[in-house]
Amino acid sequence: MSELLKVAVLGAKGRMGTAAVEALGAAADMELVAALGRTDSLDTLVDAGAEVIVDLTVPASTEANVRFAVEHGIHAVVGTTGWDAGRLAALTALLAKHPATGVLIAPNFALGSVLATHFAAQAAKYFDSVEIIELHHPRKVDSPSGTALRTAQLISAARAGLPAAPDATETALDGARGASVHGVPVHSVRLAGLVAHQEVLLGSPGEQLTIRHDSFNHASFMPGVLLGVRTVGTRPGLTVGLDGYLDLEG
Ligand SMILES: NC(=O)C1=CN([C@@H]2O[C@H](COP(=O)(O)OP(=O)(O)OC[C@H]3O[C@@H](n4cnc5c(N)ncnc54)[C@H](OP(=O)(O)O)[C@@H]3O)[C@@H](O)[C@H]2O)C=CC1
Ligand SMILES: O=C(O)C1=N[C@H](C(=O)O)C[C@H](O)C1
Repeated sequence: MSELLKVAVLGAKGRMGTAAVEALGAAADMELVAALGRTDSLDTLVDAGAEVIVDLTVPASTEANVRFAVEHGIHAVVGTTGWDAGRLAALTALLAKHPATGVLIAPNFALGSVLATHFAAQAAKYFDSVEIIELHHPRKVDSPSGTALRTAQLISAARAGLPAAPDATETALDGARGASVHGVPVHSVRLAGLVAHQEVLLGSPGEQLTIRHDSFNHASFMPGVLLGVRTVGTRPGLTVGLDGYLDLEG
């Protein structure tokens, strides 16, 4: 029998962590060797012989967690939000000193969401206007969502060199036009009963394309978590977006 992949979950008692502990524990090719909460020492990861961590914590702790993993030669699959350009640059520099170690920063593990973002970026250059509406449960601490930030970034790159979207607004209440993320308006809704949802609205005279994805529960994220854990050790360096592990052009 081949060796099981030793995996640890950080943020194990959270909404995502609870689902990940269950999914990883049920995977026949993996062994869950540690499930850490806020007060547990990261040294547990080394003691348990973890080969891959799955970070599902909070923006305030994820950078230190990943740094610890990389410095100990442990691969990291990261779902936690908060990875801005500065953090990614620092992580890239750290990984250059640990060239055998892989890190996946995945703004969204749901395969449908990854595809929706990819399709939106493909479509964006064919429309005059693009705006993003992301809708989440009201316990979410960050806004806009990591998925919306990533989607806006990819849309903006795809529209480089094109005219700005038409917008005659002269006066607006703060927030009425959303947040401008790389020039793309992003509107955040927090509503009881929701889980994780996003719409990208693309408009041109006489037509509209809406690309919408819905996660109805946390099971939606688990196939992506498992794919990340199985792949990260074969992809040294930094990968941003689960699309980096998919064959989307084929
Ligand atoms: N990439 C993706 O597909 C998805 C990403 N997310 C993101 O994942 C993150 C977690 O989301 P969610 O599960 O909903 O949040 P929760 O608040 O439910 O869970 C976060 C957990 O992390 C724990 N925690 C805080 N600090 C640490 C630490 N230093 N070490 C270990 N654990 C810690 C918290 O413990 P305590 O309760 O004691 O504070 C809590 O149990 C968010 O950034 C969210 O945006 C969410 C869903 C999907
Ligand atoms: O906090 C959440 O719930 C989610 N967070 C991620 C994000 O900010 O994009 C992924 C998903 O939207 C759920």
